[in-house]
Amino acid sequence: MDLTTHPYRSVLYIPGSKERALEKAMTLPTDAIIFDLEDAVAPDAKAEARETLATALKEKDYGKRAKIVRINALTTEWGNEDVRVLKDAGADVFLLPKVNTPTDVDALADMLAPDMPIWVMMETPVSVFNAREIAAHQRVTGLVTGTNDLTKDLGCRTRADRLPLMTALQMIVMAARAARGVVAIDGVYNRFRDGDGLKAECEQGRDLGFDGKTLIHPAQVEVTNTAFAPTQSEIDLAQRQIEAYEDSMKSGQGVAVVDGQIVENLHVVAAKRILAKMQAISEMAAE
Ligand SMILES: CC(C)(COP(=O)(O)OP(=O)(O)OC[C@H]1O[C@@H](n2cnc3c(N)ncnc32)[C@H](O)[C@@H]1OP(=O)(O)O)[C@@H](O)C(=O)NCCC(=O)NCCSC(=O)C[C@H](O)C(=O)O
Ligand SMILES: [Mg+2]
Repeated sequence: MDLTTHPYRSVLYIPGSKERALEKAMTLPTDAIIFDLEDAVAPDAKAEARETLATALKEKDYGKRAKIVRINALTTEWGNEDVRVLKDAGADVFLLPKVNTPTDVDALADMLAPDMPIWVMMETPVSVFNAREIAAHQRVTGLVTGTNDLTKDLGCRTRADRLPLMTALQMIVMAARAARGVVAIDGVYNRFRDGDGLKAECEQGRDLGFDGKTLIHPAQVEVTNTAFAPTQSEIDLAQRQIEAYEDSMKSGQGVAVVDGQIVENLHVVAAKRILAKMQAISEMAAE
């Protein structure tokens, strides 16, 4: 699996302890799965969940869905054993929660195979201040926003417009983009039966620049996949911009005009990115 071109519109958490959900995930149109051993699993169930998950990863076929394992923090009594049991079970990525500094990432990197990508939960105020250094860590390929923990630590209110979280959300996207090639995933929407609220929050996250959103329930997948995919009119415009720019270059001009708007090389870069994303989504859908 080429994780660098993989789409990450929908990234569904599944508690590692829930056999039925581990089974159901094989049929859901989600781009990636986070198999969770951390907050979705009660302390008394952690040891069993670890074994259940290891067996599921070895025996079940999750197709093209990226398989991300969220372990417990290495500072907890469970983290080290999570890594020992899961590190060769077939995960594509390890996700480390409660990270504060790049040094926290070093500790996990030392325990994994050198080619195992690491994603990081951005969910403490300290992690947001250190976002740039964390995203620049050579083993980090993804940042996942933990809006629930951030809200708890900030002591802020939960608002539909997410104003209290806006600085953190933007710093996470900026850190991922500054590091180049690092995926940025938005936090979860807790009211999982509220489709309209989810749609609005997906569109906000997309407009901020996130690649996709973390989810907690299968009912959230389709809305999210739609919101984070390019629309047909964006695809059409991208194709026309590329063609117009190529024509203008042939006639010795550095710019073109499409739909009354200027098209320069940088717009062509953005247009090609839209087409590449659509291609990746089509390949994902072709099982
Ligand atoms: C939220 C839930 C507890 C709701 O569960 P339930 O009441 O069982 O839902 P349904 O009866 O509507 O389920 C319908 C079917 O869907 C399956 N299902 C449910 N959830 C999932 C799932 N996440 N993945 C796959 N399949 C799922 C059920 O098994 C039913 O199947 P079937 O029997 O065939 O009909 C529950 O959805 C849930 O536990 N969600 C995950 C919660 C979770 O992972 N939380 C931790 C991550 S959030 C977080 O920590 C973010 C971050 O760290 C932060 O700080 O913000
Ligand atoms: Mg959290």
